[in-house]
Amino acid sequence: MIEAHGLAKRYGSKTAVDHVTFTVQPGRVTGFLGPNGAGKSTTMRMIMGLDKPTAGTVTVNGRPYAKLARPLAEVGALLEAKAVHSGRSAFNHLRALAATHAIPTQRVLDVIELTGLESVAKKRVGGFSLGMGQRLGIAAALLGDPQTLILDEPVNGLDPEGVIWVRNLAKHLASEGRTVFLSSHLMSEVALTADHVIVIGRGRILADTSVEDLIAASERKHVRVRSPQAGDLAALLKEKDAQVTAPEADVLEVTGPDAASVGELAAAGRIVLHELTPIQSTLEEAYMSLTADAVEYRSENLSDDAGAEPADLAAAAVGAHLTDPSTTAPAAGRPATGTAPATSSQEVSDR
Ligand SMILES: Nc1ncnc2c1ncn2[C@@H]1O[C@H](COP(=O)(O)OP(=O)(O)OP(=O)(O)O)[C@@H](O)[C@H]1O
Repeated sequence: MIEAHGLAKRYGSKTAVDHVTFTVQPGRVTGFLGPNGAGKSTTMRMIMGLDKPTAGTVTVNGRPYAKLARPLAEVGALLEAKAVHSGRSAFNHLRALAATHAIPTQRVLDVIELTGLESVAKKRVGGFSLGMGQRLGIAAALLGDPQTLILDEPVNGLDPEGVIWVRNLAKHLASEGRTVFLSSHLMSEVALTADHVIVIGRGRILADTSVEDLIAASERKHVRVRSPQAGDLAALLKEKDAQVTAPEADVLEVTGPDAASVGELAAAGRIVLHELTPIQSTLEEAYMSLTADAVEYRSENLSDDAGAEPADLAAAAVGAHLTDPSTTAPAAGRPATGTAPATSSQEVSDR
């Protein structure tokens, strides 16, 4: 178990992590989600004793990292791929690490096999691709057979097969009762891998919830109606206890009844409709709306004309509010029809 209490880190005037409190439980995969610069890596480095907190505490199995008797056997981390001696072979790198903890060579061979590195184990690490470097980093994290795994952006640079492999490995390790804490900036990836998610933005926790609850909350949807008699329709709907807002003079957003019921009510009241659209936002949209104010580096929006729909926006056909409305802007909506299927792992790995 990982426990952080009031954990904070400042670099000069920059607050990277702002007094966060959370628990990462064993037996499940916890996703640590946030945009670039949100504070994920800094938090993970503090867990691993690589950065000193400005305030607060963080423990692994009840102790600060520095107090762990056999750290490699208690917590394994992939923090920065390629943070290895580039002249060494993968095998020698792992064997050197193992020697510091009296881990037998057989375990080195086991993790090489587990991470699919057999064919390149004798090659210099300096020539490794990003994906091979990620696999080597995961092999090193697994070396001590630790109860707790911390993986910073583990699917970065992996090909589709590698992405699925990491996903299954994380789930498998959690099913063995281990604590698995895995960061990503992609909601679609976390939704597929994690049971629980902690969302961070500008160093603060924005949500700490199960993926199941997140998806259930996301399934709330509404109906968009355009009518020259919007006022009359709104009155009829309110009589039926529907929640109605009017974002434009002739447009209503209706929560409660489905599109068919709204249409039938309008017909019964002889009300003309110009549009009747069921709206369901995606999980990714809900996440983007949640972190909208917390994005440090923002790129220009591409216009719809360019046909450029971010792949991860189309990932899960669910979405809505995630947490405390005071910290959350309303989730952007989109028509439920024509929602694209789940993001392919190639798209995930390319991002
Ligand atoms: N050593 C450092 N010195 C100064 N600022 C730093 C340092 N490390 C991180 N930061 C800043 O702290 C903030 C949090 O960075 P961090 O790397 O933890 O974010 P992140 O969520 O891991 O982002 P990414 O997904 O881009 O890796 C950023 O604004 C970053 O620029």
